[in-house]
Amino acid sequence: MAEMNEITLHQVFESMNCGIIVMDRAGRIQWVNPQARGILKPSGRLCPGEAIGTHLPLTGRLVERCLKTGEPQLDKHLQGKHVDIVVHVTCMKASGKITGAVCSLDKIERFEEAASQLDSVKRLNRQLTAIVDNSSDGIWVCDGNGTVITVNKSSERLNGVKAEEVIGKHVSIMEDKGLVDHNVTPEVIRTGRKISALQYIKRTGKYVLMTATPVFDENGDISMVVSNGRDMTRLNAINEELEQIRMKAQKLEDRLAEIDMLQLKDQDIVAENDKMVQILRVAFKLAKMDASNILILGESGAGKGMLAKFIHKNGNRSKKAFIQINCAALPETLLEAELFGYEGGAFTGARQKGKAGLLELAHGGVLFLDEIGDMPISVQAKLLKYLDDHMVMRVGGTQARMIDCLIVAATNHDLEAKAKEKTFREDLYYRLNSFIIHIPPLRERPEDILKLANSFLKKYNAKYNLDRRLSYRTLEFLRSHPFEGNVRELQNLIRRLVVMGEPDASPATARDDYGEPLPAATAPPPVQYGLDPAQGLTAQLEAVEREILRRAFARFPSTRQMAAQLEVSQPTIVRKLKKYGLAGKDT
Ligand SMILES: Nc1ncnc2c1ncn2[C@@H]1O[C@H](COP(=O)(O)OP(=O)(O)OP(=O)(O)O)[C@@H](O)[C@H]1O
Repeated sequence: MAEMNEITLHQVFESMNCGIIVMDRAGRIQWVNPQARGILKPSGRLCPGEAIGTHLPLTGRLVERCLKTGEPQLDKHLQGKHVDIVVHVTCMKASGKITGAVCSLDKIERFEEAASQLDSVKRLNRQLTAIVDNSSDGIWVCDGNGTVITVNKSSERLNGVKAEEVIGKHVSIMEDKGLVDHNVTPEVIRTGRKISALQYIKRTGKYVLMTATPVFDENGDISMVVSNGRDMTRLNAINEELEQIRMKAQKLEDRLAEIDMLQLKDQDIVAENDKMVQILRVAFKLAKMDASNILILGESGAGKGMLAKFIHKNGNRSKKAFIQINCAALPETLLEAELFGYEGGAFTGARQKGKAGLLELAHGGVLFLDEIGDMPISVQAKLLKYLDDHMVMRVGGTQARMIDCLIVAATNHDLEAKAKEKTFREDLYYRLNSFIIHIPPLRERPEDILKLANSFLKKYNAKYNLDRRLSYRTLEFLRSHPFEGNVRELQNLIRRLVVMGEPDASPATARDDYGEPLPAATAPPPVQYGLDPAQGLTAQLEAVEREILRRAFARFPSTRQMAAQLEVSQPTIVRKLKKYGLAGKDT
């Protein structure tokens, strides 16, 4: 205290950072500190000694007002010719009376500098507030003790709280109020680690993924915990929407497949049976995928070759070759030479120039290996090598060539059983069975029989330039008897019926074309004229006429032939067929 008493007012004023001028009751300068002299120097005023007892025009009016009213004049900007300052003028009082004034002043630049710093801080603050407030994620900021400092708008929405409810309170208030099932901030403060957890917000029923991150100060202490909350409810909804879109896309894909299938109807393949339709669908997809090593299984004549052609036709190799070889038809060495080709002089009887193998010829296209179950083991080994590296070396050759062809194989053997009993290479079997298609025999798909019969009828009528129809008897036979043969037998039967005409080519005489002879065709059922004595003559006559027409309709392939048989004109036949609902035949 004693030391303090020794400090004079002089010393205080002279050490101050701003200019100080003391005036008496009349506003005359009594004392000036060096800083005030420095600030006002450019104006040429306040030279040491000169100024005392004079008025300072620049501050004159402010000093006058202050002395008159006793009101302090603060933060006044005064601009002279040579100086630009900010001034505060306050009164000195003694016993309640104004005794003089003190004027503190500073250069405007110092204020401007501070103000501009303040401006940029304010701008930064505004930007940060805008970022935090406009973030779609919820943001909570707590201090190092867990006291809530900031809560943004999204967080208010997510948590169903108002910022003022929680700011200044400890973050545990959320748990205490039962608003959230658990809070990670205290744990972050305890462990100093970033923590993420799924939170259930009871008030809003939302699931929020919270990530709380510690912010450390220069001493390594946690100064803040910034928690980011993402609304998973929305993400879940988006996921569900995505799932629905996926399902829609799947439906569209299925629809496209349906359209593709409709296009298939234009192709020569018959598939009424559900399994067969499914098989075509799969084959179609495989073709579009350019899938190789497809194995088609099925009894002889079930349609394996036809399916292989279908795959070729519907794939992107359709413009390239489709080459077929029956592996059971050639002896071992010949088959090898056929498949892989040979160089000139490779063996006795070999062509001078050598020959390209079927694999080479099928480059870019499809090679169909029919009856692969009968392929000799040595050739199987070579085929396996090709499937592994796609390189083909001609017999007797020294240079392998890269060949790209899609392999489709078929067999009526149980290849798996053959692999087990070592009559077929197991490794080749596994290489070939990437995609297996099993075609059921025709007897297991009776829905296809009549459709196939009609399709073959059309084909052979066109081929032999005939106009045959299947008789009622044949149709009835095919409809009502199990057909033991496969598609090839049915095809042969229809060809025979078309070529030979009926009745000689009836199914009953077609036994050569079947594995087993066909049972005798059933006789057409006795005519039921539907005579009803209770009806009038016209109705009864019409019943008889309808039955005659129905039989003729089943028997003759064209209305012209019906007309000739029944000895009426063709238009009459057409008209009557329409009348009795039998229309549909050519006119
Ligand atoms: N679904 C079908 N639609 C139309 N024609 C078919 C159908 N299935 C088979 N065919 C025809 O039947 C005949 C026999 O079929 P394919 O030669 O494909 O049988 P496969 O199973 O390969 O016989 P194999 O084992 O004796 O070689 C062919 O003329 C084929 O075009």
